[in-house]
Amino acid sequence: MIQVENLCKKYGDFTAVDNISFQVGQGEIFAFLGPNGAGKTTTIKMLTTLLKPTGGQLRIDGLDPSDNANEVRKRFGIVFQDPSLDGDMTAYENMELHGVMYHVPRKTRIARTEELLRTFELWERRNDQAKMFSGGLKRRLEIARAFLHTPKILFLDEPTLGLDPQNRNQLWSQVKMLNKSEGVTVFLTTHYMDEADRVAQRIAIIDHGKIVAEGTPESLKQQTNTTSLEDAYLAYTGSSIRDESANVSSDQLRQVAQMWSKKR
Ligand SMILES: Nc1ncnc2c1ncn2[C@@H]1O[C@H](COP(=O)(O)OP(=O)(O)OP(=O)(O)O)[C@@H](O)[C@H]1O
Repeated sequence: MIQVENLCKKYGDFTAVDNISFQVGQGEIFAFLGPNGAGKTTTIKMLTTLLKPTGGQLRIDGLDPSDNANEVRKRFGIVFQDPSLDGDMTAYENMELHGVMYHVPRKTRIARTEELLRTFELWERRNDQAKMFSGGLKRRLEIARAFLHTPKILFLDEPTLGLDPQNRNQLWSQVKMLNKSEGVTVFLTTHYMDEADRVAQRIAIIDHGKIVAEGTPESLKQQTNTTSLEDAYLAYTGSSIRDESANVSSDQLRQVAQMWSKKR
C-alpha cells in the first residue's frame, strides 16, 4: 500500500530524511518511531502530498503523489499533532464539512457520520460545538472525521499526545477495531513505546533521517536482547537527548554574542 525507495528530503544543506526505504502492506498497522527531529513528520508530509521529496521514489496505492496528488489525497485520512477542528462548528458539522469536501455522496455521508460518531462514542455529543470538548473527545472526533471518506490508509502523527491513559487506550482500541472491520492500513507515529508495542504489527525506527531498525516488536526486542520495546528503542537510538530547542537557543545565544562583539 505504501512503497518508499531511497527517499530523501533536504532543507537547504540540511538532510532531514536521508535515503530511506520501507514498505507497508495493505491492512497493516505500521509504527514509524524516532527521537524528536528524526524526520518522522517530514516523511509523513512527503507521503501525504504536503512536501515534495528531493530524491527517491514514493508510491501510495501504486500512485506517485507528485503526479497524482488529488487521487492520492482521496486514498488517505490524516490526523496531525496539532488539532484541526473548527471549534465553532458542532461535532456533526465538522463531519459534514469533511464529507462535502471529499465529495462523499449525501446518503453515505449521513449513514457513515452516524456510524462513526457512535463508534467513537460521540453520538450523544453530536450537537455540541467542538470547542466545548475535552482533549480526548476532540482527538476522537478528528479520527472519526479522518475515516469518513473510507480511506485506504490512515496517517496518525502522534495522535495520543497530551491524552490521559484512558483516552489513549480507548483511541487505540477504536483504531484497531476499524483496522479489522474496514481493512484500513494504519501508519502511525508515537513517542509512547508501550502503545507501539501493543498496536503495531511492524515498526521502523528512524534516527537522524536514517532508518536504523525495522521489524516486528518482538524481533526488535530479540535483536537487542531486551524485554521491552522502550529498551530496544533506546538500544537503537542511544539515550542522548535530541533537544532541538536547545540548538535553537544556542544559535540565538551565538547570534546575540556576535552582535555584542561587533558593537565593541
Ligand atoms: N521547514 C523546515 N526547514 C528547515 N528544517 C526543517 C523544516 N522542517 C523540519 N526541519 C528539520 O528537519 C528535521 C526533521 O524534522 P521532523 O519534524 O520531520 O522531525 P520529527 O521526527 O517529526 O520530530 P518530532 O518527534 O519532534 O515531531 C528536524 O531537525 C527539523 O528541525
